[in-house]
Amino acid sequence: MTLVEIEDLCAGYGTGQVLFDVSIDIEEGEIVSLLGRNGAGKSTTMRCVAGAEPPHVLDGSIRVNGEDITDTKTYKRANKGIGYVPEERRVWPGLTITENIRMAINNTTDPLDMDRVLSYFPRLQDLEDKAARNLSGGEQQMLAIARALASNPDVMLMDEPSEGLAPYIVRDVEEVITTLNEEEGLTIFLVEQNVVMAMDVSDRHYFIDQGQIVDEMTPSKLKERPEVRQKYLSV
Ligand SMILES: Nc1ncnc2c1ncn2[C@@H]1O[C@H](COP(=O)(O)OP(=O)(O)OP(=O)(O)O)[C@@H](O)[C@H]1O
Repeated sequence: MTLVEIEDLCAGYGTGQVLFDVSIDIEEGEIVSLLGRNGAGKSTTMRCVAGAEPPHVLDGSIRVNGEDITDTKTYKRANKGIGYVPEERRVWPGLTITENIRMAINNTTDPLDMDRVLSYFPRLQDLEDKAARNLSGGEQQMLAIARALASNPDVMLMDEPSEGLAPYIVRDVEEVITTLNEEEGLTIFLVEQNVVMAMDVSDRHYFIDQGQIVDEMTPSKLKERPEVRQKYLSV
């Protein structure tokens, strides 16, 4: 079943258009990444689905679980099966790990319970009572993922989860992504600059350039196509 259907999406900010007829399909259980250079429109695409700081949708539609959510209010999207891990993580700095997760649990109609969420994050279990502001970048990223998981989403949107993290922590993030996909059956839509990481975890990639989807392929195809990496990713 197609879980997320972005169809001919045109969107922008103010008077400027950033996305031009973007179409992306994500099947249930897939990990799909959206790759492209700086400013190509990756985060804008994701924000349209998350409803976060929403860009203006000019045309096209977004369906999740068959339901059109293009105009659904941001605060209602968690109850439509959408979990969002924003680029800046945005954990509540003055709240503890448990309190951050509890906020998500209290704000959704069918959440996961605390123990189940924390079972995927052993490092957070040891730090449960620590304020989020005192966590390392990697721990905050894990907390942002845990908080999104708590709302029991069908699809988790992750905007550059590897950004600013040391390579050994990126490996932990990769492992969490893969485990949640395998054990919770979570569908994942990933925006990444780290192509190696995206190739490690994804089933499929879409490429965006100047607001348009220009290609779509599997990681094994991408391995054989260095010119694609060169053209759209500058690696
Ligand atoms: N809030 C905003 N207001 C106005 N323009 C914006 C805003 N956010 C992004 N843009 C513009 O939209 C275009 C696409 O930006 P977007 O953040 O979607 O790209 P991206 O592919 O995610 O790049 P990056 O990896 O640098 O975040 C850019 O030209 C950017 O300057």
